[in-house]
Parts: sequence; structure tokens; C-alpha cells
Amino acid sequence: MVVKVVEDREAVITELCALIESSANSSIASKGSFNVGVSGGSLVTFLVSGLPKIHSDFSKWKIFFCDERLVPVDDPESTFGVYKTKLVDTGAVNLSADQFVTVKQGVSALEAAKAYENQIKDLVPANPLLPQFDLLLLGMGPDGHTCSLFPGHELLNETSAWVAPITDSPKPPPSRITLTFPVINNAKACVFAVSGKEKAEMIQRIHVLKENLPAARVQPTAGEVYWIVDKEAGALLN
Ligand SMILES: O=C1O[C@H](COP(=O)(O)O)[C@@H](O)[C@H](O)[C@H]1O
Repeated sequence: MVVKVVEDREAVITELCALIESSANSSIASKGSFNVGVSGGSLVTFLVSGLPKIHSDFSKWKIFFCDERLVPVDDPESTFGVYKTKLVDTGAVNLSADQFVTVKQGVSALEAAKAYENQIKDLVPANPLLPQFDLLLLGMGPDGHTCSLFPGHELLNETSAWVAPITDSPKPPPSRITLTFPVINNAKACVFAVSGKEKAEMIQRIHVLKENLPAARVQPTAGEVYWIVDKEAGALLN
């Protein structure tokens, strides 16, 4: 695990996007494609600000969702909706909407999760039996959740589904789908980008007190997990 404390939110964005650039370009050089999973929440604003500054062949990118809220795309809570509006429609980066592997609309959470799992099966090479993303970009909520994996929730123990439905998310909206730990921990690399003093206590609980919170369970078996935190979020690390 690599924990890097940087000056401020801007520096988090710079570090995060340098890591993305390097991962994307080495994936494209070695196999001609880059399969990346994105999260919602604060990560969207980091990427909207940082991605336009990196150099990569964006046509080789395929973008998946580490989790998605089951709301219409034009709802402000839709993670795809926000990326589409702020990153694609603005032309900020050379990505088209169809490079995002979106979640089926207008069906139950269970059906949406199953359909997304099948899309992943078709598009992401398995290594050896589970899909292996090149990079997963993760956020951590102030309660220690990541993706839509919340403290104390039964989904933390999911071992067979790659993508799971959740209809009782403690953070609204309640209905979502999420990658599960077997898939997350099979990624080549995962990165958390965390900024702000409201995250400081949780960073301490995970990295100093070693509490087994959802974000702490991100430990890729054959890859690296990076934590990029700013000084406010990392204030209680020592
Ligand atoms: O609900 C969600 O929250 C987490 C954390 O969001 P943040 O705004 O505290 O960074 C996010 O990573 C996840 O994708 C999202 O659905």
C-alpha cells in the first residue's frame, strides 16, 4: 500500500491524474486498451478538473462504473449523467459517451446488476477467473464506504457476484449497483483520492487504528492500492 499526503485538493488532482496517465499509457502500450472503473461523488470533480490536462489516446479507453445509482441519466444523482454533462458534452476530453459502459435503465437493481456483470464479462479480460480492470478510481465516504459497499452491510461478504444490487443504501439514493470485493481486489491497481477535513477521522481509523472498514478492505491481491490524501484529510495520520 502506498499512502501519499500532498498539500491540498489541487495536488490530489495532480497526483491522481499523473497516476491515471501512467497507468493508461502503459496499458495501451502493452495491450492496446485501457479498462478503467470510475466512482461518483468527489472523484467526478477531481477528474473533470484533471483529465483534460493529461496526454493519452482516449480513443483506447473503456470506462466502467465502480458503482452507479439507479436513477435516470438526467437525475443529478446519476454518476454517468454527471460525467456525461461535465466531461463529454463539454468536450473537455476527447471521450465519447459510448466509451462509458453504462448501467441498464428501468429495470430492478438485481436485473441491472446481472446485466452489468454480463457486460463486464464480455469486455474485460479475466485473470485468471475474475475480470481484471487496469485501474479502479475509488472514493471514500466519511463513514468509510467505498463504491456502494457500506459499513456493516451484508454485501461486504459477497463472494460470488461480480456486481451486486443494493436497495437499502444508507446514503441516498437507496437503489444502486456496485462492484464487489472479489472483482475490486482482482484489479491491477486501485487508487483512492481523498480531500478535506471531514475525511480526517476516517483516514485515521483506517490507516492508524487499522479498523476493518469497507475502504480498508481494498487490497488487490496482485496489484497495488494507492491512497492520495491532502493535508486536511491526512491531519490525524501521525
Ligand atoms: O455515494 C457514493 O459515495 C462515494 C464517496 O463519495 P465522496 O463524495 O465522499 O467522495 C463514491 O466513491 C461512490 O462512487 C458514490 O456512489
